[in-house]
Amino acid sequence: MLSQRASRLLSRGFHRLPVSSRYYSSAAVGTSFNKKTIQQHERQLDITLGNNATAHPATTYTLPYFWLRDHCRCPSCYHPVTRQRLVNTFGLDRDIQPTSVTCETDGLQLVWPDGHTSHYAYDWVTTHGHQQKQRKKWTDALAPTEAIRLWRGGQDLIEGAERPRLTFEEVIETKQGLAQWLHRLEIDGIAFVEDVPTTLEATEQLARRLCFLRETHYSQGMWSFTADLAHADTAYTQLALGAHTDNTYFTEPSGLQMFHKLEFQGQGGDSLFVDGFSVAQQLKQQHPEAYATLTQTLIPTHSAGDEHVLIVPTPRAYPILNHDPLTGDLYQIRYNNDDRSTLNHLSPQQLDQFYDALFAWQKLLTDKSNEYWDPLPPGRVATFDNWRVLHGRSAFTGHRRICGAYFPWDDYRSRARTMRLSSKEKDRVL
Ligand SMILES: C[N+](C)(C)CCCC[C@H](N)C(=O)O
Ligand SMILES: O=C(O)CCC(=O)C(=O)O
Ligand SMILES: [Fe+2]
Repeated sequence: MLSQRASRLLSRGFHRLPVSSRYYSSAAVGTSFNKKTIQQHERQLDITLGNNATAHPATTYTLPYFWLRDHCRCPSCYHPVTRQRLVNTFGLDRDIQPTSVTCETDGLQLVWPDGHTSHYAYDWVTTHGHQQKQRKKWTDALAPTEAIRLWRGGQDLIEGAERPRLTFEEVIETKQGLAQWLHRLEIDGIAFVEDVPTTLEATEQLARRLCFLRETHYSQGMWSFTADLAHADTAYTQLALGAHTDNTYFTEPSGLQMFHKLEFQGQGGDSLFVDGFSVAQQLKQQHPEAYATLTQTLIPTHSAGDEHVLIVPTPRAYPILNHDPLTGDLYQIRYNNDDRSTLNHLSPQQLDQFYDALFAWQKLLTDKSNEYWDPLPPGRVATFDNWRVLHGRSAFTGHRRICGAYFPWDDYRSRARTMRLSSKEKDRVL
């Protein structure tokens, strides 16, 4: 039996697909509406906006007066440079009503009892106004211009017309190169940069072009590792590592991870990548109960190999599949079976349910059709979304050195957004 919450999650959209058109695109800057009607009520007004010429269907937005006053965008209520609220919300009358409401050409104008005048551009109204049928305002407006592309195996990732080769020089020297790289990370969750000089310094230069780095107990900034147990973690051995995400033991796992193989004399040691969102989608379709279980079961994790390290997240445990409570979208996978702590909080029956779900997940995760193996020759740098794409490696012999870095999630996303949103567009999502 599925719990109510689980069935609700299942009946919702799988994640942020599709986002091919931003929901506000129908009301591009300066759109004029030839149909504009207003109905005033006690605590709110209804405004209907439509334009048959541009095929914008007449839509009614409900705008509560207090909310409108609280969201006044004039420079004394909202700092135009810092984009922060200046109006004192708590000094406003909770029962405030406008003394006049007028439809101007470019927006709605309200005059308040104290004479204060507020102007709300129609773009803003259509973007933020309450509709009977609510859209996913927060995430969709911020989403990349193109829907994310789920992939299965390497075939989908091979360079071609859709994914032209990205080089070190292009990414370092040009803004388009950098934008393309960030775009690919947002859309595919993984991107390769070629012709990178095989030094830690050049790799760091490349890394810092993307975003500042995340420090961890492994290093300040860049790390570089071989199979010498310099840190007490299986990454520092020659063992094979199954598909996993890193930092499952952090309250906030790193958003991105970068790998560059600098040295290798030996056999094996290829890199494995799997699109976790694609595998999650397959699991949801094939085993909805398992999907629900992995969404609900809290998994405690730790990093504790090094003498002076005992890291566990706050809260203590998270599900493997994490959904945005506002939208129901899957936004993060936290999965490293090696770093799972003792399961001591589940009843025998819950354990059975969890292990069954885990087996279904692992079966899909290790399905050949979902795996992308890359020898990652020196010069080719892989960067990937550690909240979406799982990585691993085959066992190896000989000497192998990989350098790379972790990056913070919010800051990398911020960088990607500012590369694609103009200042005007930025205002619309706030
Ligand atoms: C990348 N670097 C070699 C520095 C550390 C690897 C850590 C792998 C660890 N078990 C985890 O999931 O985080
Ligand atoms: O050695 C590798 O290729 C990857 C090891 C690993 O999973 C990591 O460093 O996070
Ligand atoms: Fe790892």
